[in-house]
Amino acid sequence: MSTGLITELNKLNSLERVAKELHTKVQYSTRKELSPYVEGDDTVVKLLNENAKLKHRLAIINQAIADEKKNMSPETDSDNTLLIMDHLEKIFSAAIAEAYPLYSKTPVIIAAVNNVSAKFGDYQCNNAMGLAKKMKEAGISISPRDIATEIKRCCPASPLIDKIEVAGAGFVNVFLSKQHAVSALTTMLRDGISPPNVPKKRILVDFSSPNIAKQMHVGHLRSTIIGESICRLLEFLQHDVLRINHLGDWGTQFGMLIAHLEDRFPNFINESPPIGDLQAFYKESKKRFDDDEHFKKRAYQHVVTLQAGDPKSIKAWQLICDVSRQEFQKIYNRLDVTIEERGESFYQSRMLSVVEFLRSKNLLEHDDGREIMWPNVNKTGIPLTIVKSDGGFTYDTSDMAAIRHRIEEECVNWIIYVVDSGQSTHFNSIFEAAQRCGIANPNEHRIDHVQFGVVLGEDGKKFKTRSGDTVKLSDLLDEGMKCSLKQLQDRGRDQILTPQELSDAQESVAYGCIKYADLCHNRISDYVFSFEKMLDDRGNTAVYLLYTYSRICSIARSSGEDFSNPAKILDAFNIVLDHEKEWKLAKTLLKFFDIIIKCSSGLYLHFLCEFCYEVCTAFTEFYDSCYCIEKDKTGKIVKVNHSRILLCEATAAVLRQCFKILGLKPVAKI
Ligand SMILES: NC(=[NH2+])NCCC[C@H](N)C(=O)O
Repeated sequence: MSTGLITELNKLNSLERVAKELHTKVQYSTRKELSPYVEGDDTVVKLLNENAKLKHRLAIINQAIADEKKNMSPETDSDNTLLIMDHLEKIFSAAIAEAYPLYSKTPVIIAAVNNVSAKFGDYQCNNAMGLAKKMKEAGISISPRDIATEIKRCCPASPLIDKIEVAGAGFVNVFLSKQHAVSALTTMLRDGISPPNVPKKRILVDFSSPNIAKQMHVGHLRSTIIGESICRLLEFLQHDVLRINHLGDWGTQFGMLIAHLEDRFPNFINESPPIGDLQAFYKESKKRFDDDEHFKKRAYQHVVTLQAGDPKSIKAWQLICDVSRQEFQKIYNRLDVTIEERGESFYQSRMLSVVEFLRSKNLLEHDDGREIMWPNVNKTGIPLTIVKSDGGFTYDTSDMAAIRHRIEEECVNWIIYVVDSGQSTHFNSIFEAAQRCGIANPNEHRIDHVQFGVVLGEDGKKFKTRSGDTVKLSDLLDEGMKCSLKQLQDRGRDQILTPQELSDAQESVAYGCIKYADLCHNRISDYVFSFEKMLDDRGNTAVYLLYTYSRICSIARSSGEDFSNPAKILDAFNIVLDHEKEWKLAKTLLKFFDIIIKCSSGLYLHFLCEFCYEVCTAFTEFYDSCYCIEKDKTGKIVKVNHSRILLCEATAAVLRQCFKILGLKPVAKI
């Protein structure tokens, strides 16, 4: 990297720090005074603009650095040998280009061989058949087998590959090199598990996002669990991730809540009102709103006073928000979720300006008193309602303001919305509209709606309590804690573990199984919520994984030697992969890096869950047939197989990294 660029980067980094401080100050002051009313405050607006400019410059420099780095490191960047799939794709792409230059653009097809028999190798390139067909169409007749042989001949040498063989009708089978696997595992044990190298992005993940004064329901739970894991995955890949809670804290429902608060607790300004049960409070005010015309009128007036920044209404609004906020935070603490609140209210001033922006571009049309915007020129789909007939804004308006803020002020190049599939029409329209008006550019910004299906009860119907109410999340988590304790007691663990160990295990199992049950299915499908299934210790469940993990930990512990620093052991012993099951476990572990890339490209976490299960199964097979510690009849240790225990430690390290991403807290004793 040129020194000029580095100096520039340092300068920008310090500017970025100043910008951040200013930004925090701005946020703090706007939160205190409330964002809608900073419009007239020149200093704040200036700071905001200055901040946006700095960030924009920083983003450009970062991109330049990333480009330069890419140019400096050759394709065979040593880090990239961690990505077996990627590496093989490059090898075969080069081979096809050399063997058949006319077909050099053919997409390479590589498949991992799923261990039916070792004789088919570990990976397979399946391009020969397709190429033969294409050539035949062009009048050239070569058999797929001959093509496969030619591809094999042209494969550049690689440290990852032991041998390549042509088999059957024209498959090219790749056998991985043991020597390479040993060195990759050794590095993992010595230096820890480092992430595969990918171009870094600034990413905003919009997740959880419950609504004030309403129950946070299982849909929000899914968004919270999936969103948190996506953040963890992207942070592991060293992206710059903003975790945002797009709280529903603004809108007409506040009118009736404030009017009701005023009636029930006239002294709320001086004396904190006892509205701990916001649900009941919400229901009461809704009933009055529906039954009493006079009350309804007052509620509407309060929407206006709130949006105009009347201090008393703001105070009431804040009191109500605080009650919900505390409830949400309790759930986040229990589930170990980190998220920054930036609710719809944050965008009030930006809604005003996005409306102006769209108007100035002539993109708003009058329709029955409303102002609407078609997401595309052909006017297909459903138009967005940008301004209601009473002049108010909608969910569409706040999302247009939010996407603009994210791209233009936060300078992100990837936005991820973790919201249920039911909102896909809304998001498609927002994404299209953002492109149409020039906010988003598909070449620069990646925008994903990470959708997910609904949670079903064991009866296959929408998840509800017996009485048909929405399930309270805190009750659900309590129930999980109860079930997991019962399971541990049934196994007699309460007799063996210390009270602290038991309570750690209880929490690990309870929250782990709830998260894992959600993450281990393809998120698009609906899933059935069942504690019984989640707590099953056979099959692909958190319980099975956690038990296997603790079994792995116990091996080193019972060897009587200290394996806490594997690097030290590696100075004296090598990893050996002679036994078929040792080799299989090693190859499974090395798939980790490819899996991480696969998960992050489509934002699917079930691949990582399936991988954990595959690791645990491969481990169990290995452990069933390979002694790690040999004892004599009296139980005295006669031999410790250091290589195998190192393999156990590598397995534990890989699982730990996966668990971290999936939000499971492993315990050494369970
Ligand atoms: N930018 C967004 N619209 N994020 C999702 C918000 C979800 C919304 N509060 C709901 O509960 O349905």
